[in-house]
Amino acid sequence: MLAAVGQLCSTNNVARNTALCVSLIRRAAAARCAILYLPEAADFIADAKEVPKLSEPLDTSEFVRRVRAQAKESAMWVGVGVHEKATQDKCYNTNLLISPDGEIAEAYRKLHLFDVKHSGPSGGIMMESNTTIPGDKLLDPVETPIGKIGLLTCYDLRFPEVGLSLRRRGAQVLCYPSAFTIKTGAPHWEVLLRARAIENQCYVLAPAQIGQHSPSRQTYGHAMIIDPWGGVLAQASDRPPKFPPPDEGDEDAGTFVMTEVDLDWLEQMRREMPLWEQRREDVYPIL
Ligand SMILES: O=C(O)CNC(=O)[C@H](CS)NC(=O)CCC(=O)C(=O)O
Repeated sequence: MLAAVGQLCSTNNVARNTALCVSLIRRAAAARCAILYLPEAADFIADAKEVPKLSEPLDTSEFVRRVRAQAKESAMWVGVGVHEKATQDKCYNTNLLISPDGEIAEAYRKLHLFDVKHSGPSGGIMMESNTTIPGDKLLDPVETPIGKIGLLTCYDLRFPEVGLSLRRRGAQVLCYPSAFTIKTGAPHWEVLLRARAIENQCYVLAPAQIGQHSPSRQTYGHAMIIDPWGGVLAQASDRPPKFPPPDEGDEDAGTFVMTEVDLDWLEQMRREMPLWEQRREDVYPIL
């Protein structure tokens, strides 16, 4: 079974981002992938003040409708991060897993919001909670042809507890659709992804936003797929597309990378190194 992760540079033009995601789904299906995971905020990346007017509830979002329709037409699983309207001025940061019949199998609302204050010359303030309400639950992993997928998002990657909890609930694959900053991505992105794969003995799908989204927003890219032994099996180009994107002919600006998923190998690895049987519940709490 082939799994793919997407990489693109979403802007505040939702129609453009929709066409890009639909094109990526078609191309991944043509490559015979069983699933394509698209990044966090694939519907748009915009300044905080634009977020309320661009966010939509899942059932009226044209972006979600088109992605679901293409998943169905391509008969492929699709994961994608969107802004789900919650109130007049706030949204949830939602990771959708869509089944090949176009239905939303699961919708996970990001638990940990990216509120940070970096000091120093390349510093800056990011306050996701200005626009976003955190979710309040972890979901059971979803059974798919590439294994049971546990849903998380971006900054959740820094909290090993949620990965461990999903592994305990049966996850064989962890997904982290992301939009990492360049400052944190360079030192932390790959290290954290590989650590989560190794400690949980899971495949890790890490779709990513890349490049210049607006004059004030830039992301790190480096979408990748990690195997349960910690190896980087696939990694997307680190060359960001041009900003601003051209008015036309931009549908192929996104990219994806794919790899084979081998669940027999994963289960063998877990038998040979039975971490979950060796935990010391008598000494520390078990997640
Ligand atoms: O909603 C949007 O506009 C897109 N969402 C994001 O960019 C989110 C919230 S601001 N980014 C992260 O969580 C980065 C985490 C990160 O970079 C780290 O953990 O170091």
